[in-house]
Amino acid sequence: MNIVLLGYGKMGKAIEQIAQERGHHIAGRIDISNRADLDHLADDAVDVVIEFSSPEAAVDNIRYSLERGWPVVSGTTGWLNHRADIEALCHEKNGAFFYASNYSIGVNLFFQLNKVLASFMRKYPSYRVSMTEIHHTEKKDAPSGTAITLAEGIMEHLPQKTRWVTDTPATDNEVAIESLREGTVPGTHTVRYDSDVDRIEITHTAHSRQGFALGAVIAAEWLPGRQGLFGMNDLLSSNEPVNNE
Ligand SMILES: NC(=O)C1=CN([C@@H]2O[C@H](COP(=O)(O)OP(=O)(O)OC[C@H]3O[C@@H](n4cnc5c(N)ncnc54)[C@H](O)[C@@H]3O)[C@@H](O)[C@H]2O)C=CC1
Ligand SMILES: O=C(O)C1=N[C@H](C(=O)O)C[C@H](O)C1
Repeated sequence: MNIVLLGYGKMGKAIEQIAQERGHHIAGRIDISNRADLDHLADDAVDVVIEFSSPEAAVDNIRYSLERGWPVVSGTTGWLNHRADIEALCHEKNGAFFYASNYSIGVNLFFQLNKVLASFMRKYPSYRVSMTEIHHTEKKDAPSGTAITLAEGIMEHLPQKTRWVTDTPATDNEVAIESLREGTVPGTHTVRYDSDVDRIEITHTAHSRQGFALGAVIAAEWLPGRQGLFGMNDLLSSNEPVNNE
């Protein structure tokens, strides 16, 4: 496949390595410095765009790609207040748009575990739920997209929780998210339930960016030929075999 990397920072480079190992051709490495080069790529020279840029750049990047008729896999976080506009454009253009706040297979298993745990805890309101996410100091957005997805999973199963907040103490209706920025941490997410006598805690720790990058390349292999809006649940529940080695 011919892949354009839209955003060529830490994730763009990790994705490039895995995509090449899996036999794909990188048709463009686009960063803030050479963004105009996109205009010189022929429409049919691109099978899929993988977009990992910044919260400020993502909407324009995705819009541009959909307008060119290119399927887009995006992992950029911190722009989802514009998600409805992008989804409407995707439908208008009969395009293909794949989004995940986290492409790691392990995190997507963790999302399921988080929902199961929340459904168990529904009967035990004396447990107070909270979350901590830890990332490297270069991360621009807080809380992480993954933490927001976890909070949404909790709210789906604990009806008394109606919103997530970043200030503490949280009220009985809120899920508190604490964001810490430390060194080069690739991404650690902990969900905990505290009572006066004990604590139940689940944690996902990424050891590197490899899991995120592999998941994004798998999504990029899956998307071309499809039309509409997709996420990791569509990919993981698809009947087609997934080569995640
Ligand atoms: N969904 C997932 O699994 C993951 C998502 N992310 C998200 O991906 C995004 C990127 O993360 P990193 O690569 O670590 O950041 P980074 O800061 O290392 O790289 C971002 C790159 O985007 C470029 N960029 C900025 N404006 C641009 C524009 N207008 N057009 C093209 N490129 C532009 C920057 O020059 C930079 O090189 C962040 O939002 C992060 O939260 C990161 C890891 C996993
Ligand atoms: O910025 C990062 O690095 C990461 N961002 C994503 C997020 O905001 O959830 C995914 C991963 O945790 C790494």
